[in-house]
Amino acid sequence: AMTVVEQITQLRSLLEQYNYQYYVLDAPTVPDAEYDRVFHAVKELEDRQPELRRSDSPTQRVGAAPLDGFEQVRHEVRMLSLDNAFNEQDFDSFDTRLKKLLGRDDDIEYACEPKLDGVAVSLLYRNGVLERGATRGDGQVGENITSNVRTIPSIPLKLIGSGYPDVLEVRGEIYMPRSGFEAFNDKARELYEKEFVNPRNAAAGSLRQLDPTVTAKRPLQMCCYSVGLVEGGDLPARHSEILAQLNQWGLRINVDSAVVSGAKACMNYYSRLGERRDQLPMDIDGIVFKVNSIADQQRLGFVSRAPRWAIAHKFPAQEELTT
Ligand SMILES: NC(=O)n1nc(-c2ccco2)nc1N
Repeated sequence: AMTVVEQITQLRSLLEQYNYQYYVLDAPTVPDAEYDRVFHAVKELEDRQPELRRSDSPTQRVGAAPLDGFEQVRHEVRMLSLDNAFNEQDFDSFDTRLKKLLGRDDDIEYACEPKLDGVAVSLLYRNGVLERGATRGDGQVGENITSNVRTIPSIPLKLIGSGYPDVLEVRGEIYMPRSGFEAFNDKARELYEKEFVNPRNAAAGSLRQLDPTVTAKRPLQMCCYSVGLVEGGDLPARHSEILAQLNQWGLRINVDSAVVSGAKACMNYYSRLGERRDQLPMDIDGIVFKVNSIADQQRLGFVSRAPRWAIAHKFPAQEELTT
C-alpha cells in the first residue's frame, strides 16, 4: 500500500493536471464533482497531518493574512511599454523602418496577439516554483502582489513538465473576462455595493486588495505574453515558440495569437480580430505585433522605453459604458 506521502503527492499532481486542463487549456477532462473530491481528499490529509502541507500545494492558494501595504519590487529587466500605431499608414511605416534597420526586403515574420485590456504583471518562478508576483509600476519598480496573484487559478503555483530555466520571469496581463465582470456588477448592484466601470478597473481594483481572500472571490484570469529575466536555461528562437513552451509549462496563452508574414497579412489579422472584438470573452484595445525572431528583436533593441521591434495597433476607442 502507498505511504501517506506517496498518496498525497499523487493526489496533488492529479489536482495540478485538473487545474491545468480547466483553467489554462479551457479543456476539463473530469466533472467538477471529481475535482472537488480530489481537492477535499488533499485538504483532509493536510488538515490531519499539517506537516504534510507545502506552500506550493494546490490547497494553499488563499493562505496569506491581509497585508498592511505592498512592498516594492525592482524589475531586473525593465517592463516595456509599447509604441502605438493608430492606422494602416503608421503600421506600414513601422514595418518599412524595421526592414531598413534589418537590411532586408523580404517579409518580416510577426507574432500577432490581442492586446488584453487588463493589468500587466510579472511572475517570477525559481526552480519552477512561483516566488513572487509584481505589478509593472513605472516599468522599473512595481508592487509585490504575490499573495493576490496566488489566488488566480490560471496562474500555476508550480510549473509542470520539465526543462524550464532555473529562473524564469513570465510577463502577462491579468484581466477580468466580461462574463465575470457583468456577474460581479450584478451582485454589487443587488447588494448596493460599488460597481466597476469596466473590466480593466475591476481587475486593477481586485489586485489592489490588501486582503487576498477578497481577491480570491474576483473572477480574474491571466494570459502570458512574454518573458523577462531568464537564467540557467535556454528558450526557443522565436517569440511564438516561447509562448507555446510557456503553455506546456502550465501557463495560459491567448488562443487567438497567430504568426503571419508581411504588413498586408498583419492588417488582415487586425481586421479579422476587429470584426470579432465584441464576441471575444475579454476586452481588448488593439493588436500587438512583435517581430517573431528573438535574434532580430535583439538587433533592433529599444528606443527610449519602448521596443523598436513591437507596436500596438489600437482599435478606435469604444464609447465608455454608461452605467
Ligand atoms: N496587453 C497585452 O495583451 N500585451 N502586452 C504585450 C506586450 C507589452 C510589452 C511587450 O509585449 N503583449 C501583449 N499581448
